[in-house]
Amino acid sequence: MKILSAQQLAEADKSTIEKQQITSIDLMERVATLVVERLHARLNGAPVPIKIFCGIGNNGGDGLAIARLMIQHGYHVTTYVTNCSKKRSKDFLVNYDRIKDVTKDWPILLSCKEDFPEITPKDIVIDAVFGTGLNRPVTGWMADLFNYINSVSAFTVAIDMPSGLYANEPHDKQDAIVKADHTFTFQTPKLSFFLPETGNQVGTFEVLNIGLDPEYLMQAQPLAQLIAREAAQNMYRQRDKFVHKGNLGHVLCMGGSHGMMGSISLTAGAAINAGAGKVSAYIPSHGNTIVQTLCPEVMTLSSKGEQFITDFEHVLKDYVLCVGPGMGQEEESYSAFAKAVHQQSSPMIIDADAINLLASNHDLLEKLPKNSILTPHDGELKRLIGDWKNDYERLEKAKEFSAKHDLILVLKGAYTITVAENHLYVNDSGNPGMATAGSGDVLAGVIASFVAQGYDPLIATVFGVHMHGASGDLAAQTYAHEGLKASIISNFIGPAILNLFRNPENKPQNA
Ligand SMILES: NC(=O)C1=CN([C@@H]2O[C@H](COP(=O)(O)OP(=O)(O)OC[C@H]3O[C@@H](n4cnc5c(N)ncnc54)[C@H](O)[C@@H]3O)[C@@H](O)[C@H]2O)[C@@H](O)CC1
Ligand SMILES: Nc1ncnc2c1ncn2[C@@H]1O[C@H](COP(=O)(O)OP(=O)(O)O)[C@@H](O)[C@H]1O
Ligand SMILES: [K+]
Repeated sequence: MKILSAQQLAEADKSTIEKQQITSIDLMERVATLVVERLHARLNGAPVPIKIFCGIGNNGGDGLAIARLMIQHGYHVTTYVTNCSKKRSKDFLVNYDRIKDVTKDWPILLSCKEDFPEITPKDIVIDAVFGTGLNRPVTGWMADLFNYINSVSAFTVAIDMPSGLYANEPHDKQDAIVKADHTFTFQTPKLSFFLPETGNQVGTFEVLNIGLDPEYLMQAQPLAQLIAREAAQNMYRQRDKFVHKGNLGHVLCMGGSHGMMGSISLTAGAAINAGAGKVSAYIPSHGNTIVQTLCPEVMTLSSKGEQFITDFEHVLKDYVLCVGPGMGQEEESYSAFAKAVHQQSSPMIIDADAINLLASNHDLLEKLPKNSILTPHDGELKRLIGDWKNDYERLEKAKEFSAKHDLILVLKGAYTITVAENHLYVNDSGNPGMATAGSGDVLAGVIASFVAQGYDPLIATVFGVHMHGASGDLAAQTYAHEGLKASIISNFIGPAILNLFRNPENKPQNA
């Protein structure tokens, strides 16, 4: 699914109105009808007090139309209008007038802090103050209103976006933004939903297809692609009937050091679990028994160094190198890594300590085979591309780095983002249970496994990231977030592949 900018969505609205020969007020009614259908399905006529806060633009217009339809369904609705300016939008005014048809209670105008109504935790708050039209930070009593809404633990539903949030622009830390429990967003999700500084304001979200012009949507260059289940299904490659292990690639996992042998064992185990034909581990010699005991399917090759890797001889013929987990940053390990890089001409997967080593040696960066994949967490990323002022600068710097060095970057976290030159792929699987030591080691092994099996490096990465998250989601249904650990995520890769085709999607986004 494409993630479009606020500007593109406004153009899509315009194009829809022209091509479908409808008015903007028809589109607003379509939006409100879809939202009310969803709300009604969940509330089922419950006599809960619903407080709808409307702005004076089209987001407010949506809010007024929702209020009217909810009143018609018999709900207890009180409607408020944040009367911050005289510049009310045309469609706001039409819906301001239409609400008269269903109630004698005219919307209550709010103009200062003293006008705020009491909100209790038993209320449902619907936030329709600002949507994609927000163009400056919210200040004064309006900011107070958002902070007040946030201070009461009433269930809060945002219309299109939590008010105060920009769709695709950075925020200042002190900006007032409504914190929603659930967001109904229209046509495409917004980039800010997926970024660490703002994503928490959105709660769970649903994308409602409001039927915007398909031609416009098709040709629009997205800010990013959201990789959900359907995209992953299309990337999956079924095995040939007469396949043998020799066709399914050989992953060589290089890493491990004294006290960190679990790391490279997890990587190698995950490469096996994700389907590579053969997996070997290049490790310090004292780790031999550990790796072979933990992963009987994995062959080992030992470096001369006992405690850490000290050398790298031309050990195998054709392999996909996955290097870094648990490797440490000893000078000799660095030389061995450099030697391994010089011997490789096909894309490799670089994680953890190997990324740290690269960050301090940019010459080696230039030697990496094109389309190699780096999987940094934010600490490693900072060493690689320098610090950033906000989430958007992080993405811009990552794009620049990827384009300059012909590398694929995986920015790990909630909603891991794969960066390939100017393109961003936002992953929608995974959960907070995956914030556990070693889950990144598993990810590196999964991606390497798909590269070895012949997936194009970018597809192996995007698909690998998705399946890693999907394994965590499936495992969490049995183990909860707290009980998840890296080896369990790894063991759920097979079940997650089965699940990709078996069960309908039932996980709410951002849950
Ligand atoms: N009419 C249509 O065709 C459709 C409109 N839609 C809704 O329209 C929204 C966008 O509507 P608008 O473009 O009118 O924008 P908004 O309703 O988000 O807000 C725009 C108004 O707020 C003012 N404003 C912006 N930042 C402010 C600030 N910080 N403090 C005070 N005032 C501020 C602007 O000057 C303008 O008057 C979408 O998010 C969606 O909810 C959807 O219903 C889709 C269809
Ligand atoms: N809150 C979260 N939601 C979803 N995925 C997460 C979350 N926190 C961490 N993860 C995932 O877990 C993995 C953690 O990797 P990393 O930080 O390298 O761990 P380690 O170094 O211990 O292996 C990444 O794939 C990341 O996307
Ligand atoms: K809103």
